[in-house]
Amino acid sequence: MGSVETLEFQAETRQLLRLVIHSIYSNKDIFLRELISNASDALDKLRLESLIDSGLAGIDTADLCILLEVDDEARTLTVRDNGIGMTRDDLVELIGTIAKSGTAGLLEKIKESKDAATAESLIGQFGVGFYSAFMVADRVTVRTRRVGTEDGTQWESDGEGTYELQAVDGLPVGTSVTLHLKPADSEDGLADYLSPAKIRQIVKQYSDFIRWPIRMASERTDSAGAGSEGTDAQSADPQDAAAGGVDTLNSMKALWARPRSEVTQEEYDEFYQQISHDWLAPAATVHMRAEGTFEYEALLFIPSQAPFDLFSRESRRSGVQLYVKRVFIMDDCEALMPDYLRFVKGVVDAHDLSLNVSRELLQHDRQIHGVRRRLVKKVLGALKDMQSKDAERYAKVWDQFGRALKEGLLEDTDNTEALLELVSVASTHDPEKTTTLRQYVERMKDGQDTVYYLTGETRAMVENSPHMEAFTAKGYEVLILTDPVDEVWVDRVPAFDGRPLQSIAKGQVDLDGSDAADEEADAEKARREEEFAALLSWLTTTLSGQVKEVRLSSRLTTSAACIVGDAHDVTPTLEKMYRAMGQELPPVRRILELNPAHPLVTALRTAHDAGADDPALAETAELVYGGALLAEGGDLADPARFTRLLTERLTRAL
Ligand SMILES: Nc1ncnc2c1ncn2[C@@H]1O[C@H](COP(=O)(O)OP(=O)(O)OP(=O)(O)O)[C@@H](O)[C@H]1O
Repeated sequence: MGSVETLEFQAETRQLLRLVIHSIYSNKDIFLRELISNASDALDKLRLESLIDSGLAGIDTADLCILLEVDDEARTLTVRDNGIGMTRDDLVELIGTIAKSGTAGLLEKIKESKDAATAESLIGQFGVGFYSAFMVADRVTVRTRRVGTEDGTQWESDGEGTYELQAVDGLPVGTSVTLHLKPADSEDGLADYLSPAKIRQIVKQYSDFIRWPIRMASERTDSAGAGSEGTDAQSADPQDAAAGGVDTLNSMKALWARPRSEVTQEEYDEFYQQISHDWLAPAATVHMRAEGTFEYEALLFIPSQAPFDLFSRESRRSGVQLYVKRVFIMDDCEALMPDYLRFVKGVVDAHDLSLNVSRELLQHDRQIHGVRRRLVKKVLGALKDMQSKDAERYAKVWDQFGRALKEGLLEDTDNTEALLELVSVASTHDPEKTTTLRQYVERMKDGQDTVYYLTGETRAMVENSPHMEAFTAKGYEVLILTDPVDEVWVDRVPAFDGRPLQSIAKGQVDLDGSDAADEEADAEKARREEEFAALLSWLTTTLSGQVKEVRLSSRLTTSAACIVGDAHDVTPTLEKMYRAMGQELPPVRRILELNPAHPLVTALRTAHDAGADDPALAETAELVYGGALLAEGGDLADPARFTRLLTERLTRAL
């Protein structure tokens, strides 16, 4: 053995370890699932290397397996694999540090969480992986040798601040993780992890579908003695009988390859939990088999809860694994799922691909494009299905993944219609419940052919916006869009089911229609236009620095004025977003609309008729414009000046 080197855990790792050791996590059993899953990944990697890398072609992969060893006297449980192994540097990099982005923020949230359940669900999202060993062990020893190297390394730690590294000779290729178990403590959820019965139960529950045999020395002492659960009928390893008392604990069935009718929902859920490390059941399952020229099976899941880093730029990863004829090829296969569906987890097993296939090749493969198109349709179909059959569940899923799906409206024009059917938004129809566009259309008034919406920062701001007045007065429903991404997709999507989408803060609105019965109204309108023409043209000139036009409004009932955009103008929220992102935009000059029935507006006209050169009149114009800007949540260019003008007016009026 070489000399001992002591290293410190990275600060974030230390924090995570402290949380894992000293808190809360009630389901301690999952440590074994995590270690077995790491071992299984290591076996996958070795097999793949042996198949594609001639340098390792001689490696014997005939008996890749995971071995669980119990030592009652030493009170240790060891998870051993003969997989790819790690070098010393791998150990430092992979076990000593956490590379996930957003870790610091999440740790902060966990620390601040008020109750154990919240903290637990946050940790659950995080996936504690290897560190979960410290939930059940007060010391962990890893011994490992990377395939193709001669040097073995031992890593040891009590999970506190540091770990020790030491070179070790004569290790076999692969990794063993030895847990020096804490005493069993049922109050703390610590079972007796030396008990073969307990180990079998955990493996069956969490790791049954692992594709490699998970073996344990049989505890059969005589033909019918204690531990006869060792005769588990599920045992699938033919070597069992001959191996002199070694049992295979898992069934190793590739779930996706079995016919749907033979798989229970429970099996699907467990499989999902294994591949995702989630502890909740998935919200939906898609299992399909494609036959014909390009055969594949796919088993996909829509989770119930979004991962904490769903919107983190750095950790955008697809959740789909690619297999070729049962051989694991890669995680995060982005060629199989578009970015906006990155939350979908699962497995695609393609029969006719080369094991050597690279990400590059996949990105350009025509057949893979076809698979992806089909999978997207299936996933969107599953969501639609959930929406119609289980609205409550769908609402939760939309709450978690709606924002990601809305990204699809920008990225995936092939599926615009399907995505629009899924959109759920707030509306003036119901203060609590959201609506779909389909439901909106079904409620549209006779003669209404447009879907009206208004974007803004909050529901209250949108509801109280002056633009809403005529719509409220006339009983038209308006969609309330407050998610920043809404600003973007509504611009890209011209219509839903043939009905144009229109912002009530843009362009002209004509809620009165133009039927013959309204001829009178039209005449009235023309008369007003005439009456106000001089005022409007004077205002347009006076406010030309701020607006491009001043006109009469048909959308106001109680406010004096509001600001609207032209049909293709950038909205103020979007303008703010662009500027916040550092993008230069030419100043957007919008349109000031006046309510001709409002006393302020009529008084303004009278004053203007009496003499347009009174400087006080220009100040009034400025105040009217500023007030309209504030009402829609906009920012004044010169708030101090606005306040001064207003104060002067108030003082004079008192
Ligand atoms: N038995 C093992 N053999 C080889 N490498 C391993 C083994 N266990 C862990 N590793 C390496 O250490 C890394 C970190 O493991 P850890 O369990 O903390 O996270 P993970 O498996 O990457 O993530 P997660 O558990 O969330 O899926 C692994 O990605 C792997 O590269």
